[in-house]
Amino acid sequence: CTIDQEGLPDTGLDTSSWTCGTAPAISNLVCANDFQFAAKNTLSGADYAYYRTAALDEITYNNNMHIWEKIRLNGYTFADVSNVNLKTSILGYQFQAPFFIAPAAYAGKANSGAETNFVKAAASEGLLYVPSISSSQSIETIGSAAASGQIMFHQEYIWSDLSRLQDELSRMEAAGFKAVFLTMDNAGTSGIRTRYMRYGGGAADHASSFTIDAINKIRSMTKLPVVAKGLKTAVDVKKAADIGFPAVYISNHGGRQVDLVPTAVEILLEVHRDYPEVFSKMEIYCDGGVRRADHILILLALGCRAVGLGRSPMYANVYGTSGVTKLIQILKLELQTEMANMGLADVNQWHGNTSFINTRQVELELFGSPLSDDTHVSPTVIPKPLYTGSGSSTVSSATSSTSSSSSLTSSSSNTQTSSSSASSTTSSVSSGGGGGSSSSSSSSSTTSSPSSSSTPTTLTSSTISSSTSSTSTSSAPASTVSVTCPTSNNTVYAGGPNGKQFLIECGIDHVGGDLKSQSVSSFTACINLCDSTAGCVDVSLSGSACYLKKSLGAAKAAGGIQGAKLIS
Ligand SMILES: Cc1cc2nc3c(=O)[nH]c(=O)nc-3n(C[C@H](O)[C@H](O)[C@H](O)COP(=O)(O)O)c2cc1C
Repeated sequence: CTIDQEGLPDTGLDTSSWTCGTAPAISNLVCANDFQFAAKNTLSGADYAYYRTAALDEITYNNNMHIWEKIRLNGYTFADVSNVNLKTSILGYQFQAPFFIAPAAYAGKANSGAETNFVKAAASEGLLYVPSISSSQSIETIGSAAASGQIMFHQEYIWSDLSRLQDELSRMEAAGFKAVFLTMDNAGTSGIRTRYMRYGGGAADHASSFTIDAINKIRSMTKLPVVAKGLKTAVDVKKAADIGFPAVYISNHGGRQVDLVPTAVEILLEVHRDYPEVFSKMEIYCDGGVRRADHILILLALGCRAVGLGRSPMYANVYGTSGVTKLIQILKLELQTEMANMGLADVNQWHGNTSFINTRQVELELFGSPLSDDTHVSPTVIPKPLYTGSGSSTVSSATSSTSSSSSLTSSSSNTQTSSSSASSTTSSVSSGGGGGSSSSSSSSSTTSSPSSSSTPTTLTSSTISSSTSSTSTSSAPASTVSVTCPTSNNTVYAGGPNGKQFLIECGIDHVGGDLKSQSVSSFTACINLCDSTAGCVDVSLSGSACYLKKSLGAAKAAGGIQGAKLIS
């Protein structure tokens, strides 16, 4: 075995005592990338190559791994992060974390427990698992391994043989899977994967017609909600929204299908630029190169509801269920730590909250100019869990007890079990700050029905959407919504008496144009005053002095000012 760095960050892992062909002690492994080294050390050259391979020169694979280096996180100091919440909903079902085990074929190459190991690890950690249709085990074997109440979705390909497709979709329903991820990034066959081709490679028999008619026909073949997986341009995301997919999954298949296609970050930025309205029409899942908590947070902030892990669980499966469980626990702990240190402790407030990330370098490379004058993607569009699902249970309550048994997660179980109160507190304090609105739904159903993903009341008041005029009219009462800087920066508030939409601009003063000023008790009260004052289009709050503006002067950076401008 040659354990070189493989282009991964050097984190000081010492492999000098490892024996080639033998799994090193799992205690050596402390981050997701460590599992890749361990898998390379343990698996045959062919099996490792199968998991690791990508299309052609693997440029997309490498971009997936390295795009993070171009992004900066904006952490804020003045925040209460004593309670961290990772729980969120995916397609209306509650899970303990905003990441999931993505479909990946042939788990049996790493471990005889194959996909069943993922089912068990996902159950104990409260995660979503989505097995591949090209699994080592059958749909029925995987389905029957589920814990009581465990929610799983299943992946499917668009086979050219429609009767095979129908048969598999029916079996997924019968085996209890709750949704289908329909992968549509590989017309005809799989990508050309040079690294694995040296060991043989394989053919697939995918359909070659992916027209909207063909896709709609497949959607009509199952009662389950179908999610379009493998979208890799903003245009396709928009099309998927237009034809009514409840969710889409932005993915370049880990770089395995086509080389030189963009990363999820780049595709999301294009969606922000061209079709921001889709974020409020459907859920978006993403993946590619996710190995750390900060990668997950970046994708959530860009509008993903949940983030998939492809290769990492496959590598961890060398150790069976315990390896996959440890990987999940590592990422949960990283998430809790990063979120607390960044000053935003509820994962539901990260959704679509671009005030915590600076993607300007990527925007400049991609578009030639930034998407907005400040460093944030603008306008911020806060995705919400629109899809309420039909299910009634959540992933097992076994979660907290299982996770608390490990030293890695003892803190996690603490924080999670207390998150219910944490989230509700947070939502009342700053529900304008991102999808925080959804925190109330996720926290309120620690162990019960998600179908109520029943969020909408609080969601609406903090959600921008050109398509959601209804949203603001059904806003929560103003008294339940409040905005603060910097948490709410770049989000939209519509909780005033008339439901007018204001873009929060922390640290921005639009000079001149004064209408009147008045002393107020809070930033929210200042915006509400503007909402109810004829002719007011902007506010600047300085201390308790709320300045209402009748015209929008030039934007000037002004520390200490809490600004908000009328956008509709
Ligand atoms: C070994 C392997 C097999 C995969 N098999 C499938 C599959 O059967 N269906 C599918 O939709 N995606 C498949 N994928 C893609 C993953 O679902 C996911 O999009 C990708 O791996 C994410 O990138 P990452 O590996 O960098 O996390 C596979 C990925 C790998 C690594």
